[in-house]
Amino acid sequence: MPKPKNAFHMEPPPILPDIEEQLREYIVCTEKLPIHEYERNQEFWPRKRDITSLFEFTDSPLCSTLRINRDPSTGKILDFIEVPIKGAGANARNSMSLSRAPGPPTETVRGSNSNFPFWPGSFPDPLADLSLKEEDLTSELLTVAPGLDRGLYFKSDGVTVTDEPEIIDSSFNTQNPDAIVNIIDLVNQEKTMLDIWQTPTNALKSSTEDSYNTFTTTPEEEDVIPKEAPVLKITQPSHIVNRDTLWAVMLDCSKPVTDFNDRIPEMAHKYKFELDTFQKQAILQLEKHNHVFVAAHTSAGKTVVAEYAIALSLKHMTRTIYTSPIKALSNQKYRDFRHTFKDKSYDRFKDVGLITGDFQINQTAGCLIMTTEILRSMLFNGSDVTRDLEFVIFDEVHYINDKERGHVWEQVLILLPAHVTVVLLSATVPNTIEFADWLGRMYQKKVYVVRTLERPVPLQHYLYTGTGGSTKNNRFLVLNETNMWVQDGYYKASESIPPPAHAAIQKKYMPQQEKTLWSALVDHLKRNDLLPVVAFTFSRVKCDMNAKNLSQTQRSLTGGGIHLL
Ligand SMILES: Nc1ncnc2c1ncn2[C@@H]1O[C@H](COP(=O)(O)OP(=O)(O)OP(=O)(O)O)[C@@H](O)[C@H]1O
Repeated sequence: MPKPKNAFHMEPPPILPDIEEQLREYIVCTEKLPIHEYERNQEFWPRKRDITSLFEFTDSPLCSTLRINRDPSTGKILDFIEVPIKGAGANARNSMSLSRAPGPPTETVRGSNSNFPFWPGSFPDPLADLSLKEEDLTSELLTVAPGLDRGLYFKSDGVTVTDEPEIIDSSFNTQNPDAIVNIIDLVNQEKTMLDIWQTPTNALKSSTEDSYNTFTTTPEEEDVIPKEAPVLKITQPSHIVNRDTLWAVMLDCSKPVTDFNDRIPEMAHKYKFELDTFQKQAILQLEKHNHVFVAAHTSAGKTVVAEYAIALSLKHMTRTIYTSPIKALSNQKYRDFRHTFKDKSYDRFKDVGLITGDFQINQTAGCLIMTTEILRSMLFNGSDVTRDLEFVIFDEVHYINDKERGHVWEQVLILLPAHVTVVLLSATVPNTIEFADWLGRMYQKKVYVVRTLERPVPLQHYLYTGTGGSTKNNRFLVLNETNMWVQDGYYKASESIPPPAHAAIQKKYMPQQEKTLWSALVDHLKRNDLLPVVAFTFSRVKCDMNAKNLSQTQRSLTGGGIHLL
C-alpha cells in the first residue's frame, strides 16, 4: 500500500558514507581499486603467426666485393676475385679508420662531439699491430668450445679422437731439449735459494741495488735510448747544435738551387718575382709531401711557401687548412688569399673559405682559413674534411710556446692523421732543429727545416726625444741595419733632452705628457711619410687611452685611422 503523502511526511535524511572510512578503504584495500579489474580494462589481441617474416632481415654491411681481373692488353675479363671491403660496417661512432662511412652532410665540416676522431698520425699504425696479431693467431686459437668443460682428446697421431687423454712419458727424452738438466743452472738456482736466508738488511740492499742497476743507464746508453719527448720551449736556446738529427734535416739555403726549374717544370703557382733560395728549398719539399718548417724574419716571404701549398692542393683537388693564432689575422689572410687566387684559370675565388667564431664563409672550400682552436675542435669531432686534407699550415707556430694556448698547437699536431703534411711558419727561433726533431720523432717522418736570417726589410732602431715645436724632428739612429750600435746617435739623443726633463725620463709620464709625446711622434712620422706605424703599449688601459688621444688629435690621419690590435 502506497504511503500517504502529506505535508508532515519526511524521508529520513540520507546517510552519507563516512569520508574518512572511504579514504582508508581506498588506501588500505588496494584490491578494490579499479586497476585490478584488468579483465574489464585489458584487451588482448592474439598475435598472428607469420612464418614469412622469418625471411626478413636488416641488411648487414657488405664484407667483400668482387674484383675483376682483366687482361691489360685486350681488356678481356680473365677472372673474378673476391676481395674484402676495408672498414665494412665502420662509422664515426665505432671506428677511427679513414675508410669508415662518412657522416651526414650537416656534420661534414664541424663533425660531431659524439664522433670518434680519425686515427692520429703520431700514434703507432693500428694496421701494423693487426698484421702482428694475425701472425700470432695460431697460438691464440681456442681449444675448448665456450660452455664445454674440455676440448677433444687426440691420440699421439694427432687425428684420432679418444675419450681419455693419452699420457706421454716424457721423463727422459733426449730429443726434448727442455728435458736436459743443466748442472750450472741448478747450482745457480741453489745460490739464489741460499740468498733468501741472508740478513734482511742485506736482502734489502741487494734489491735496491738491483733496481738501481735495472733503471739507470750508462752515459753511452743515454745516447742510444730515446728520451721521452718533452713539451718544447720553442723560443728558448737549444742544447742541440744546428745540425741534422735523426728526424730533422736542415736544408742549405746558402747556395742557390740551380736546377729548380728542371725539378719542377710545371709550378702549381707562378710568382711575379724570382723566388729566394729558402722558398725554393721549401717548395721542393712540398712537392715531395715532406713536412717543412720555415723559420724566417718578418716579411722575408714565408707566405709564399704557404701559398704554394694551397695552390698544390687545389691542383691535386685536395684541401689545405691555414691556421693562424688570432681571428684578426685569419680575416686578413682570407682577404689576401682571395685576392691572390682570384685570377686563376680554375675558380679559386670560391676555393677560399673562412671559419672563425664570428664568420663561416664558404666552409666547403679547398683552402680553409681558421684559428687553431677551430681546427682542434674539428679534429676531436672527427670532421670529414680531414679525409682529403693534404696540407695544414701553421702560421706563427711559435705560439706553441704560449702559456695559455700553446697546448692547442700541441694537440692539433698530435691529432692530425698520418696522410697530412704540415707546413710550419715562424719567425726565427733559436731551436728550430730541436722542435723539428720532436715533431719528426712523433710522426716517424723527417721534418725539413728551412731557415734564413736575411732581413729583406732592414731593421733600424731610433730614439725619438721630441715633444713638438722645435724638437719635433728629434729622431736619432742608435742601431743600424747591420745591427751596429751608433754611439754618436745616442749622444745626440741624450743631449737633445733638456736636463730637468732628462731626470724626469726615469719617472712615469703624466697622461698629458704622454699624449704630447705620442702626438709629436705620429706627427713627425706623418711628415716624413713613414706611416703606417704599429705602436706597442704594454698596458691595456694605456693602449686604450693612447688610441683615444691619438684619434682626437690626429683626425687628419688618412687610410683607416687608428686600430687597436
Ligand atoms: N722572393 C721574393 N722576391 C721579391 N718579393 C718577395 C719575395 N718573396 C716575398 N716577396 C714579397 O714580400 C712581401 C712580404 O712577403 P710575405 O708576406 O710572404 O712575408 P712573411 O714572411 O709571410 O711576412 P710575415 O712575417 O708578416 O708573415 C710580399 O709583398 C711578397 O710578395
